[in-house]
Amino acid sequence: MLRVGIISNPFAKINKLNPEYNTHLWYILANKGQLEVTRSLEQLNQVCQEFSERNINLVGIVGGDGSISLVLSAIYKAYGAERLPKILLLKGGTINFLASNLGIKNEARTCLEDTIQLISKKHTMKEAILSTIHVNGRLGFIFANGVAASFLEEFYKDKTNSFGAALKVAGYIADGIFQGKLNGEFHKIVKQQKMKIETYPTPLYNDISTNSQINNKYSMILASTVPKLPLTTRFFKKVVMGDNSAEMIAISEKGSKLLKGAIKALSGGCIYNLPNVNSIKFQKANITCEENTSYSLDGDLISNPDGKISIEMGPNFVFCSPYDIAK
Ligand SMILES: Nc1ncnc2c1ncn2[C@@H]1O[C@H](COP(=O)(O)OP(=O)(O)OP(=O)(O)O)[C@@H](O)[C@H]1O
Repeated sequence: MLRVGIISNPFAKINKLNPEYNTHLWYILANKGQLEVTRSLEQLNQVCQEFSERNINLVGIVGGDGSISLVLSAIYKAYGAERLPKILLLKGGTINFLASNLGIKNEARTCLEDTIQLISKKHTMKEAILSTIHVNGRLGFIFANGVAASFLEEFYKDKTNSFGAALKVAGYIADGIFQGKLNGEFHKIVKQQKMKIETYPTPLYNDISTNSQINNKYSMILASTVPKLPLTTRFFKKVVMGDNSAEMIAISEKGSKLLKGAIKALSGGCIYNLPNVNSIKFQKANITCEENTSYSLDGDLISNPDGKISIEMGPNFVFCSPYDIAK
């Protein structure tokens, strides 16, 4: 039997836009489960502990990608690896790339209504297993540093939505096309830095050209257990969902070549054909950076003063949906 618990992030976009949103969810849920609005990480940990003690086995998360990453980390801490609950995504953030990877289009309210209907009729929900990465102690699905972290630093100065992000990317690209003559933003954001990368079980350096082996300057490292990046179709083409491994894409390309590659990849093309791009499937990685040491996990910008990043495989989670799941 499914015992439903829902955790809502009051700071996620959907709740900020409509302070009554959780009341609507509470009405929809009625006596079919428990809804908790957590206002701090401490409360989030307490609620997950309580859910674990009450054997709640389907946890709904209301929020966006950052909320999902934090809630899954708290669930893992409270439940342990062996008896993790199933997860229901109740979409309510700005970008929602995880929901998009699973093909979930409806926002939280509709999705909860459809879920409750299925549960009431004792119908089964669709399921998909996703592996997580454990980055410096936090669970998530997409890691990015270098140019991506610099871009996010800019984006968070006036965070809007996917459209706002796309406009901003377009602005940087336009400046890049005009070789920095529009506003100089491109070169401020798009630069390389030295990084040391170790991947296990297969070293990244095995399959790259001699030229790249001595070049340990990178524009960006990406790692993911899901195929789609925000604003793209399938970007990580080697990802197999739920296979306990992640794909890393290390990009040493710079300037106009990086720009062309990014435009190609963002419009559905393949980034692997660029000479200074290397990709590998891995289960553990250590990255050391010297300059911009911040990184992004699931769209959250994380400051990391010592520059050391450890990526290990986290647990697999079963995601449920009342809709067909993209695989
Ligand atoms: N379940 C939660 N309970 C309390 N605080 C949370 C929870 N989830 C995230 N937060 C905090 O809420 C703030 C906003 O979260 P975040 O930006 O990650 O939201 P999001 O899910 O990505 O949604 P949006 O895209 O609208 O920002 C952050 O400070 C984060 O630490």
